Formats: sequence, C-alpha cells, structure tokens
Amino acid sequence: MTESFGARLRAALDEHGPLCVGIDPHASLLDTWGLGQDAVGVREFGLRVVDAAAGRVGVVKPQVSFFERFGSRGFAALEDVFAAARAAGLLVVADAKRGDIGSTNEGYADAWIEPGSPLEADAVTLSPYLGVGALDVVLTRARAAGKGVFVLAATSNPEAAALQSATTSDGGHVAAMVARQATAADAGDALGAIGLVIGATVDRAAFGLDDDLLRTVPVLAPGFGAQGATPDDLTTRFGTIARNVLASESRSILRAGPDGIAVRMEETARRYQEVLGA
Ligand SMILES: O=C(O)c1cc(=O)[nH]c(=O)n1[C@@H]1O[C@H](COP(=O)(O)O)[C@@H](O)[C@H]1O
Repeated sequence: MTESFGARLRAALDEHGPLCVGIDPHASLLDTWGLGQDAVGVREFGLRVVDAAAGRVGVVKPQVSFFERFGSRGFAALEDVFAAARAAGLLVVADAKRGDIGSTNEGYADAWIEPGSPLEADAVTLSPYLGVGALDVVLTRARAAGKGVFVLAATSNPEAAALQSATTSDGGHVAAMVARQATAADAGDALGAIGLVIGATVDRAAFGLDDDLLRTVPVLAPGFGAQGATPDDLTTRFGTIARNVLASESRSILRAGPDGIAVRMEETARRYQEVLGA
C-alpha cells in the first residue's frame, strides 16, 4: 500500500525538524550566486540548494515562477531539481499555487502529483479562490497517490488579510471556511494529506483558525526569515500544533550564497529544533 503523505511528512518532521527551505532563484540571487539569468542558472541554483539540503532538512519548496520565466527550458530545469531532490530523500513541495474549475484541475493533478509525471512532486500548493469544492479532484487524487496538497488559507502577505479574514454568511471567516471544507474528509488521529498554508506572520485568531480545526492538519508556514517571523514564532503563533508546522524560509537562507548555505541551513534547522525542545 502507498504510504500516505501525512505519514511521510510526519517522519520528515520528526527526523529533521520543521525547517523547509524554499528554492526561489530570484534574479538578484542568481547575480549574487554568480549564475546566469537563464535556465542553466536556475538549474544550477536549484541543484546546489538541493545538495546543501540533503541530510540537513526534510523538505524543500521550489517556487515554480522563477523557473517558469524561462519557458520550456526553465521547466526542464525544474524537472531536474525535483528529481534530484526526491532522489536525495527530500520531500518536494511544488509551490505552484494552482487552482481552477474542477475539470481543469484534473490537468494540474496530472502535472504536479501524478506518479511518473515529469514534474512529479510530493505535494503542491493550491489556491481555493474558485471554491474549495473545485479542488476536490486534486485532493482525491493526492490521497490516492500518497501525495499532499497545501491549500492557501491565511497567507503571509499583508494584502491578503482583508479577503481571507472576511466574514462569511454563517458568521465565520473565509480562511476558516477554507480550512474546514478542505480538511473535512481527512479526520483521523494522524497527519492528513490535505494541508493548509498559514503564514507565520498572521494572527490566527483573526481568521478563525483555532487549534481545534487544525489538530491533524499539516501546516505550511511561510513568513519566517525575510518576512519577519522568527523561530520563536513557531510556538508563539502555532502553540499546541507547532509540531505539525513546516517553517518555510527562502531568501534568508539563500542569501548565504553558495559557500555559506549549508552552514546557514544547519544553524537555522537547529534553532527550530531548540524552539520545539527537541
Ligand atoms: O505558498 C507559499 O509558499 C507562500 C504562501 C504565503 O502565504 N506566503 C509566501 O511567502 N509563500 C511563498 O513562500 C516563499 C517566501 O519566501 P521568503 O519570504 O523569501 O522566505 C515565497 O516563495 C512565497 O511565494
């Protein structure tokens, strides 16, 4: 039987702690890393981050846009980065933020979480703006294939708060409605396959994202590092669910450059472990 994404994520979190390293080859970072503004540059960047991550963290999160900007060559580079990461035993979260009407979502499931697909990842980020129900096909396919998804609930960027904390017709909040609908079928005692994105910069209470709703839900929490949240926010923001949280950092790690990145990752990973008392 295929091992569930929740079980694989649990094992990665328990072995390596919460740090998830974002692979975001911003144009400015390619320059400082001495790499070209082309598909060769983003491929090399991604492979070097994977090299540093292997054995030091459990999860990497390549940001698709920075590869996509080079068209088919960029996607080929992304395929190589995914393959190298998975071969190194890292879980790969494709930060693609997909989400469309149901029939089109089938194509996204084929692309990002279908075993054997050229862009096969372990999980993909999804936007629920066309309705959580429209994502059902991806959620069902993820569970069946031992893959995961992270649905955007309360994102780390300040512009999102008004929309995501808006009040729904039943008096709750949009983010909580997304959380409830997306994770409804995942009830159980262990981590599920359907995760949520909840920024480390947000006040969960303002979005109705109480612990009760999130007990067994994997949480992808960007906002640590460059956006201002610190490792201590793992416990101050997430409290009793902190052990189910992936603390995602991109620029704060990547700015260490090709020579410093392994040490930066190690130190940062250790800091999160200390916060959790591991
Ligand atoms: O889905 C994401 O990963 C994501 C969600 C969110 O709420 N906020 C957020 O910053 N992200 C991504 O997380 C990364 C954050 O990068 P840094 O701010 O450099 O750590 C970027 O790749 C964002 O696209």
